[in-house]
Amino acid sequence: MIPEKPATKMNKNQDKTSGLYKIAAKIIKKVKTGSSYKTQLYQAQYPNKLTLNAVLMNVFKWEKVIDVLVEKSNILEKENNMDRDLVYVFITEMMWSKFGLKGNAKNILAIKKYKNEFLKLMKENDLEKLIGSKHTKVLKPRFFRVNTLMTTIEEILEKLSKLKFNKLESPKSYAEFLELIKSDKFKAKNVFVQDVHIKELLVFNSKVKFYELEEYNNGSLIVQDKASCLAAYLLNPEPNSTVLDMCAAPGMKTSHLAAIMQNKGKLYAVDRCRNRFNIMQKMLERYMVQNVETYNMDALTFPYYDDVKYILLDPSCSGSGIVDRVWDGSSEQNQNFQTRLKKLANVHAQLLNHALKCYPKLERLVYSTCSENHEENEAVVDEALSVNGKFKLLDCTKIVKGWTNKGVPGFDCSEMCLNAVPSDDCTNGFFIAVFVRRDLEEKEVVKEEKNVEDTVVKEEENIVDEEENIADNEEEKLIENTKIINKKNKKANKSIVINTDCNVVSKSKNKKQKNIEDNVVVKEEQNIADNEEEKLIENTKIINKKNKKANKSIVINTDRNVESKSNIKKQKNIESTPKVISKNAKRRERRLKLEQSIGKNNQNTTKVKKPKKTKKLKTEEI
Ligand SMILES: C[S@@+](CC[C@H](N)C(=O)[O-])C[C@H]1O[C@@H](n2cnc3c(N)ncnc32)[C@H](O)[C@@H]1O
Repeated sequence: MIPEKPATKMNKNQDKTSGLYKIAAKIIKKVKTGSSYKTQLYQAQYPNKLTLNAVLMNVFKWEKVIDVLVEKSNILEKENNMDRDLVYVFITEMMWSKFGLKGNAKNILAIKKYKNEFLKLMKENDLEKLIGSKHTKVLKPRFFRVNTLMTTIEEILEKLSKLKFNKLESPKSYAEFLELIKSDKFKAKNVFVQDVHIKELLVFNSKVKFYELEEYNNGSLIVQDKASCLAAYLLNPEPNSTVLDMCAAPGMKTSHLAAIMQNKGKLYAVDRCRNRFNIMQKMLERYMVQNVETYNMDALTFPYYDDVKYILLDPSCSGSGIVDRVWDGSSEQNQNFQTRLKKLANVHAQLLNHALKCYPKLERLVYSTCSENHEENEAVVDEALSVNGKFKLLDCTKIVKGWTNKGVPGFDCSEMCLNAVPSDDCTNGFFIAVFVRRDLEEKEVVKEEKNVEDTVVKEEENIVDEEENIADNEEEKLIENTKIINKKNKKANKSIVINTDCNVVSKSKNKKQKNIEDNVVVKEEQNIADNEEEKLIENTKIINKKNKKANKSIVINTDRNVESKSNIKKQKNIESTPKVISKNAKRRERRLKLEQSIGKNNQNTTKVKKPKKTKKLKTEEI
């Protein structure tokens, strides 16, 4: 082992680097004791969040390998007084970062002495095979949902054809569809295929440069994971019916529901988180959803029961099914994670029971999560069924023809539920159960049959006719957009902060916020890990493109997350109207509270005017 030559002087950069390592180690420690990764990342006193995230992601990726290296080399005992988490960061940087472990501090030099030994251990023990998470090998195509409220499938197909996209022949069955999207044929540039179940869903490989598509930028094509689309697809509300989306923000599934309803009937979209609610309003407007009434309140106190026939319940969950999600540091065996799961499952059960009990005309309810944990899924469904005898489950996999992944075995509901498994279904991990009122059995069977028929007709059509949300994974897009907004806001001297519970929190500029803003806004340094580099380039391209096009700045205020200066007039359309709870509704609300002893509503109850059809907001305004 040849120790590297110590530098004689510490320069500014080295100080900065070791600062980065220390901050990364501090975050790892906090996350291990239950803090949220995202919160820690965005609160960290390190300006370049991308670099910090890349360093941490790398530690997470190699964690299992480092466990072995640390144990076999006995490094912690030999180098006493060295912090374990810092050692993990050092080892990751030294072994796997593009730029190596920088600096000449005593502890850094001590770690550098182990490089050869680690390389040897890696080779001897074939440690590379330990890397990655359960989702490492997942192929994730890009699903674009054609927003049929703004365009038609035919128009989009024609446009794609003009852009030299090559539509592959649609397979006859789901098995063949999966085979196709996993095949080499699907890896070619600019190929896509129409989904075998959801006709408005187009599937591209992950290389597609979606931000170059005008239709993506104007809201006609919406990035939405297939699993997420299945929720609205399975609820399948009729046009002119009354539908309640209980946990609606940021509104991906709401907009899909509106499309299925052809903008006819009534669609209540409720969410208790103010900031997500604000985003949803803008999103729904952008997607030209016109039959929606949005309410910023707790769904447990939503007062309009009478006509609701369909309910979508898609509550905040652990998100364990999301491929590529930011690591929350909670391994599934971890005590904190288990406690969190229990809490989430209780909230889910409360919402589900409320929905099944309190809506007299409810006929069909879809319960969905992007979790892979049975505690939040099958267990909640079993419990709800046991206390709501008027409802039973529909067999999801009969409706989504050819789908093989059902609920995890061991629960009464297992056979009737749908699980989306990333490695099999090429989607995020997702869970869906469809409840129907028992006395509607006959009607539902007819409806189910019609669905199956539709699929068969579509398959036939596909043979003759040659013809893909940000987060659930539209949240991804939201975060991307937030980064863009953050950057733009830097210019406009305003801030927007990402946090865990509500994803996006906006505040007008003050000193503290300015600090956070400086932290969030990302400098384009060269020292970023490969995966982040690509994202950054993508974002930069979008920003450049949009700046060129729009030539305007974004203003954020506390009440209304984002306003484009030149769009202030238009924004008046989204103004909030006064409280809409009537006396009766209030009485009903109080009664309900008493009856069910359900937590209090401390949220604003705001009914929002229906968006005007002609008004469109730009992507960066969301
Ligand atoms: C998984 S997200 C919903 C995603 C949304 N369905 C979509 O497709 O865009 C869960 C949402 O539920 C909201 N939420 C959680 N508990 C709620 C409650 N009791 N009442 C209303 N909203 C709630 C959260 O604020 C969050 O926005």
